[in-house]
Amino acid sequence: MDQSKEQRILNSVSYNAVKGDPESVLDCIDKYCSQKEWAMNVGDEKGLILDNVVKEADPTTALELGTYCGYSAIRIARLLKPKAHLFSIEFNPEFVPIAKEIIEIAGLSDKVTILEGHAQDIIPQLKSKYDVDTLDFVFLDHWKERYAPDTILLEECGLLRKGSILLADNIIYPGAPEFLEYIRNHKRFECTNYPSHLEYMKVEDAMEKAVYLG
Ligand SMILES: CCCNc1ncnc2c1ncn2[C@@H]1O[C@H](/C=C/CNC(=O)c2cc(-c3ccc(F)cc3)cc(O)c2O)[C@H](C)[C@H]1O
Ligand SMILES: [Mg+2]
Repeated sequence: MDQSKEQRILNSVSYNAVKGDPESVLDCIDKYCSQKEWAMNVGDEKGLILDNVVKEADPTTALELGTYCGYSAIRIARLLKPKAHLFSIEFNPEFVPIAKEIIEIAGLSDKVTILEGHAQDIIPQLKSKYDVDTLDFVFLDHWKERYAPDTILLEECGLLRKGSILLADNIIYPGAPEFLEYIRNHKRFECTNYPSHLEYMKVEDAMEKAVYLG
């Protein structure tokens, strides 16, 4: 059985990246996906926006919806202060071991816990099973039509506090119209749009930041 694209990305990282160096892992993935095979990592351009919002949030507890290969988990975790932690939810069993290995190569396994399953099933367990109080930062990058329902679920589960920062990828392409409609019309969110480009392409895209006002 020939390898998947995600396995080829792991091979490239395993062969080319410097062990324990997150930047070299990110550079390796960006190089591979811009030169060899496109993949839906947030990428280097939108990655800078992600970096800046994570620095602004300076989270103790962060959540990511949609681990995929672990690229954005590495971007986030490399910026976390000591004792801070990132939970990343991924439901495709094929991607979980690949992401774990890539995060291990980056030397960030202690900062990231990948939770395998559907976000809508795991979010309600975060407090009881994973000892989460509230979330300081949430990165949404899973199925786009799940952004809105899972944001509502986060609020309903009491996981958002005054000042919690949400950041959503792909506002323009593939787009998340229901989420945008919901978050911009919901009085308890303060929204900011960050125009950018689709990863590794000249196509317009954008990210949306939403600060929960409590
Ligand atoms: C129902 C379960 C929901 N709950 C879930 N619970 C847990 N994990 C979930 C859930 N739903 C999905 N996931 C996981 O998250 C990941 C999915 C990510 C999805 N991302 C896109 O579709 C996208 C497309 C393009 C794109 C742009 C241009 C193109 F031409 C083509 C594609 C670009 C982008 O930046 C994109 O992020 C991962 C693959 C998938 O297993
Ligand atoms: Mg994305």
